[in-house]
Amino acid sequence: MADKLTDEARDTKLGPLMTAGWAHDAERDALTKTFKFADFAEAFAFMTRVAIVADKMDHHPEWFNVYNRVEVTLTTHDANGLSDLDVSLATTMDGFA
Ligand SMILES: C[C@H](O)[C@H](O)[C@H]1CNC2=NC(N)=NC(=O)C2=N1
Repeated sequence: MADKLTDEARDTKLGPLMTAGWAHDAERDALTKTFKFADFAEAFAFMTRVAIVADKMDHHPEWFNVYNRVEVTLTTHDANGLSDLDVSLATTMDGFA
């Protein structure tokens, strides 16, 4: 099971994600970001690519899609907050977007 991020890890790992447009939902201890694409096909292609990686990681996003918009929430349910898996999946998503 993934461990919740320590304060030290948060200091180093969350900063770059905030710069990349992620926000921290303190109530849920989650990362959130809204991705926008040209159209539905591109949004769904992004989700498909992410889904394959997420399933291999056994770490799954909470997300909501309407047309060209994908709203993402990342948190580790087993840890009741953020873990390295969320940082890794967020970075993967940014790479695909
Ligand atoms: C049994 C299975 O490994 C767990 O339920 C996995 C699946 N995907 C998961 N995804 C996320 N985001 N958090 C988890 O704790 C989690 N746990």
